[in-house]
Amino acid sequence: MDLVNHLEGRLLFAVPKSKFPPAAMTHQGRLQQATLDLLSGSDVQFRRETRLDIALVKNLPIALIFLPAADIPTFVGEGRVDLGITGRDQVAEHDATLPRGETSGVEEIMDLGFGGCKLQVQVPEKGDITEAKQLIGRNVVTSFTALSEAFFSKLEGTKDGDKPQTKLKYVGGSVEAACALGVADGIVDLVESGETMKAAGLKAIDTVVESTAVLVKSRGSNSDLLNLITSRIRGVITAQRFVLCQYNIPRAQLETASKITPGKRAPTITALEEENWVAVSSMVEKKRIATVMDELIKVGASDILVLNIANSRTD
Ligand SMILES: Nc1ncnc2c1ncn2[C@@H]1O[C@H](COP(=O)(O)OP(=O)(O)OP(=O)(O)O)[C@@H](O)[C@H]1O
Ligand SMILES: O=P(O)(O)OC[C@H]1O[C@H](OP(=O)(O)OP(=O)(O)O)[C@H](O)[C@@H]1O
Ligand SMILES: [Mg+2]
Repeated sequence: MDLVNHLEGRLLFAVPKSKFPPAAMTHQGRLQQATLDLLSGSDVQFRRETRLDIALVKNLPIALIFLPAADIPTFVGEGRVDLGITGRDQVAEHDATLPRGETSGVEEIMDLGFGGCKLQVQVPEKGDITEAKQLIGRNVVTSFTALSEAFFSKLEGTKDGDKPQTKLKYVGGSVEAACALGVADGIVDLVESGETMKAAGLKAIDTVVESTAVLVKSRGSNSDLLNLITSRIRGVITAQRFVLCQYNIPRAQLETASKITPGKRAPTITALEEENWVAVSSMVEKKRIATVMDELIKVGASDILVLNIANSRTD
């Protein structure tokens, strides 16, 4: 089947594609895997034929286009695809390449919470460089040349539009090898756990940007289907971020407890058979739940239950 001829009338959605085959994925393809989980939670059903970068969605007029994360802002920005998922760092890099005054064609719809990392300036651990300033005029290797250029221009105080003295060279991957190979005095590369940096004998001395994965749309793209898919994705992301916290509390303590669990809009309060007691149910951010439970106990709550949310629609 010639898939390209079946794209007509479909919403085009760019999904990050891993350089590695699924069998080789350990921590590789993290953006692709998290995106596929998100699509499955949003009931976007498709089958991707091996080696094909286009997949037609069976139950919605959508086509998924698998593209490298770094290329997605270009396709979205030029309006070739309507929606996309990529790193905020990639969007920032794309925007930094635009001529001054030109508005980006890429519009962020929402933060997706996964793919967290920092783009950092790194130098050999054992060397004498401890500040980014010491790299001025020297060789720096990166996959993010536009963001690095902006970073060093600012550091050097160069006039608007002028190139920095720092010599920036582009490489597409394995950036961390550049110092050991003598190609660079420093690099600008992504750090998450810091393992790659440590293994390469490097240390971070500054941060260019922090990033997480984002859902983006082409400026001007708008349709009921785009809003529907956005709302489904938001529901899944909210469900992943929150848990439902239920507890019983004496009515006299309700006001204090409600401050601890204000919920997304407001907590749900139900009367209990036992006089002067109420049951409260409220959404709480997962990362805060342990502290919230500690505080609830302190103000007299009992029977605290925490439930996972399979899906949600709160907007
Ligand atoms: N180690 C990491 N931890 C978290 N997020 C990362 C990490 N490396 C990259 N990212 C995020 O993923 C985006 C894409 O990175 P990259 O192009 O390396 O794809 P990937 O998801 O790592 O897939 P692969 O390397 O398998 O092709 C980056 O721009 C960044 O936003
Ligand atoms: O701090 P860490 O947890 O070690 O993660 C950082 C590493 O992850 C990314 O590379 P990736 O493994 O995706 O390989 P790639 O450069 O081939 O994309 C990134 O470019 C760093 O090298
Ligand atoms: Mg990678």
